[in-house]
Amino acid sequence: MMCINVKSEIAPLKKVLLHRPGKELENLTPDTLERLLFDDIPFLQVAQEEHDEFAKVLRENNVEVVYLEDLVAEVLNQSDEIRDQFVRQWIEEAGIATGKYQQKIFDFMMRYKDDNKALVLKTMEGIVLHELNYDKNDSLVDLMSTSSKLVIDPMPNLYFTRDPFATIGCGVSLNKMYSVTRNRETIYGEYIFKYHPDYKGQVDKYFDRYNPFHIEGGDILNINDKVLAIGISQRTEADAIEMLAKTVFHDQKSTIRTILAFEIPNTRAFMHLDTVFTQIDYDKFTVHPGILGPLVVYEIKPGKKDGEILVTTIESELETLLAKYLGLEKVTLIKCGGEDRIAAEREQWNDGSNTLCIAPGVIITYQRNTVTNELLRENGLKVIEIPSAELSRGRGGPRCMSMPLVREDIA
Ligand SMILES: NC(=[NH2+])NCCC[C@H](N)C(=O)O
Repeated sequence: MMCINVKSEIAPLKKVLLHRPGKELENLTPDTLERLLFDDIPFLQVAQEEHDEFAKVLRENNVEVVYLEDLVAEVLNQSDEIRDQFVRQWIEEAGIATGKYQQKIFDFMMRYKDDNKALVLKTMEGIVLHELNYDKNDSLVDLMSTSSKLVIDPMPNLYFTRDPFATIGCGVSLNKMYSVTRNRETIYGEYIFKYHPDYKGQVDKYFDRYNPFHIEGGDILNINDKVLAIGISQRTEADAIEMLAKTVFHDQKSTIRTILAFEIPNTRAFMHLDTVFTQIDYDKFTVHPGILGPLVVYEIKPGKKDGEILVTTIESELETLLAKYLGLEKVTLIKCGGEDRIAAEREQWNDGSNTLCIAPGVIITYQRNTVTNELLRENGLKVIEIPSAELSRGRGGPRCMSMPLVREDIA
C-alpha cells in the first residue's frame, strides 16, 4: 500500500493525521479571536479530553492515529541543519523581519533543541514578549505593536488538520491558505513531504503553498478514484481549482478525470464545502438545507491538449448529479437539522453536517447535534458520538479535525 492512498470519503479508514490541541489555545484573547478565526476561547483541558476521546474512538475502530507534532519532530530529529532551517523559516513567516530579532528568537528556541517535540509544540503555541527576558532598553518593545503582547502568534487552528494540506488519491495538495494566520500552518506539511522518511520522494504534489491563489482542504472531497469535488468558497478560489485541475489531469499516476466545482455562498458559516456537505455512505450524504436552492456546479475535464481544461456548467438537481457521477440509480441527501430551520442553522453552526466517515455507513459526529444524529440513525447509519462542548468553539467538526492518510480502496 502507498504511503498516501485516499480515493473516497467512505472506504474503511486505516490511517489518519490529527493534532492534539495544545497551549496555542491558551494564547487566544478576546482581541485576537477574529484574526485567529475563533469565536470563543476553549477550555484547553476539556478540549484535550474531548480530542483524546476522538482519537480513542478512531483506534477502537482499527484506525492508526498519527499526530502532526510527532511527524514534524521526526523530521527535525534527522539533522540539526533541517531543524535550524525549519526554525528560521518559521520565524520569518511569523513576520519577524530584522536579522537582530530573528536571531534573538532563534536563540530562545534553541533552549528546546534537545527535545524536538517540545520545540514543535512551542512553534505552534507562539511566543509572548515576557518569555524573551527582554531588556527594557532594548528596542524589541518598539518593534512589536503595543496593542498585543504576542511576539509570535499562536496557530490555534492546527487541530483542524483537514485544511493545510489535502490527500487526493496517492498525492497531496499542499495548500495556500486564505488567511494570514492559517498560512503558517502549511510549513509543517512542507517539511513532512520534503523530509519525513515515510513520505519524501513518494508523494506527488498537486498544489504548492507558494502558489498565488488560495485553496483549503475542507473544500476538497474525494468522490471516487475518478471524480473529485471542490468547493468554490470563502477559502477556495476558482483560479486555484484550475491550477490544481491541470496538475492532477497531467499526473500519470492520478486516475481523476472529472473535477466538480461547487459554488457555495461566501460566508463564515459555510466557510468550506465540508461544512455544508459530506459523504457518509455509498449513496448517502449529509447536507445543510441552506445550500440546496442556489447551488451552481461546474464540470472540469481534461482538454484536448495537455495543460488545457474544458469547463461546462451543470444544471441539475444535486441528487441527480451525485447519482450520475457515482454511477448509482439514486442517492439520499440527509438534511442537517431535518425540516426544522432553526435546528438546521444551529446544528450546522456546530458542524452537524461535518461528519467523518470511517467506513461506509459508519460516521463520527459531535454529540451536541442531537436532531441531526437522530435523523442519521433513522436513516440506518451507525453514529459514533464524541463530546464537543469545547472543540466546537473553533468552528470545525470531526471531518475538519482529521486528515485521512490511508483508506482502503472501494471494492
Ligand atoms: N474543514 C473545515 N471545515 N475546517 C474548519 C476550520 C475552522 C477554523 N476555525 C477556520 O476558520 O479556518
